Amino acid sequence: MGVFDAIVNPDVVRTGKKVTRVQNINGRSVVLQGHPVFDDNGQVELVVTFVRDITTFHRMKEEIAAQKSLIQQYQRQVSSLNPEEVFLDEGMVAVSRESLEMLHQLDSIAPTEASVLILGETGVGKDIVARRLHRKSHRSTKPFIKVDCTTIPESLVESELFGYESGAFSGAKAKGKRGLFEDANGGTIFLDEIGELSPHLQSKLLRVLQDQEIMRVGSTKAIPIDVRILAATNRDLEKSVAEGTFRSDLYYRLKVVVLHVLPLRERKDDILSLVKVFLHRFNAKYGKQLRLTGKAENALFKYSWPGNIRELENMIHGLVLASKKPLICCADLPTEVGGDQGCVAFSSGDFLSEIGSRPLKEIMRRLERAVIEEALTLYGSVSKAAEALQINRTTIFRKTRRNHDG
Ligand SMILES: Nc1ncnc2c1ncn2[C@@H]1O[C@H](COP(=O)(O)OP(=O)(O)OP(=O)(O)O)[C@@H](O)[C@H]1O
Repeated sequence: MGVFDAIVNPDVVRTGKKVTRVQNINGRSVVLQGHPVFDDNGQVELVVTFVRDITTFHRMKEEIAAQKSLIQQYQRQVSSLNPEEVFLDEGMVAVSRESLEMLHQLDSIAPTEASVLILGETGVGKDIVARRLHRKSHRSTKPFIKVDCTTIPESLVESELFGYESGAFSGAKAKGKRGLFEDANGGTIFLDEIGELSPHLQSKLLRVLQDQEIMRVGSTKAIPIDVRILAATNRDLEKSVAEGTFRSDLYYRLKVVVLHVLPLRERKDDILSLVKVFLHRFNAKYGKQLRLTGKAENALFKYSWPGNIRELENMIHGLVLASKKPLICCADLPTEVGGDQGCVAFSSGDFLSEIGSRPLKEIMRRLERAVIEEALTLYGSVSKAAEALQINRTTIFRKTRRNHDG
């Protein structure tokens, strides 16, 4: 078979314990395991060494891991080609089971008159959901008015929402002005960032909801209005109610129906379809034909997208604008998305073209991390990977920036 350069006997004699070593001989992996045999005085008298050829076992393990990752990749590709894929009129993508469930709920409440409170982190698509609620309602031919409660200055919100009479305040138009509620009459008003509304406006809004009428600033005449209210926030309104910054009566009026729009990291099966849609959109806009490598797609799939769909859309926009070549690979992605995700193909020969031009030190850091990640996958635990790579567990945690309990 060849020459053994890893010997276990001296260590077995010295420690009196079983010693295991892995060694490569002529391209084959061999495990040497030395067992002590003791004499009557408890001294090591003999060492029995077992030699096991684990090459085939290793190869099979590697092959299974490669096949597994290929299958996952294909599954993702197939699901993004699924004929059930929904490209809705609003340009809304809903492919994952979670999104389809939300869509089902959305479409069933849209034709009702219920107020809807849309909850979700920033950039998840609350605006797009509100527009669909309106479009699928009986009010779809009437106006849809969006009010961003954070962009109108506090002093103007009231007159913007409810309008004003002539001479209501200095700077007011002589003829007075209709407010947004009047503009939306017969249709839908969408109050975005409702959690930011001042206590004064919260009570005014509550009155509108209860009485179905508004009063312009500077007037005592009530104007009946018929609007459906949709509201959205990325705040925890329940907490705001508990803290006393949001009126509980208004909260309960608004949350007749609550729609939770999940963050992208909780509906990952939407990611690649969204990527496809955005690539198509920006390619068309800039007359380009950019594509992503499979590994780059993998990195996008793995990333947690704290800024949700807006972050993904802006990133693809930036890539299409900046890229001078038709194929986008991991190296082109922002570091937080692709760079630190072990997005390195060190075994497939295209490592350098994948990682692009970078300082050797950084390349080595990424390579090292990728090797450790691969070992973790291959051996299934930090301890086993540490043993195989002959480094200690702390080094693994440090180099992969994992938690000690992870
Ligand atoms: N399901 C989706 N399919 C395709 N594009 C989407 C989808 N959801 C959101 N987007 C796009 O993502 C971007 C952000 O969406 P949107 O403005 O609706 O988020 P939001 O939750 O209202 O954000 P914010 O909390 O900051 O107001 C928009 O450009 C929107 O078109």
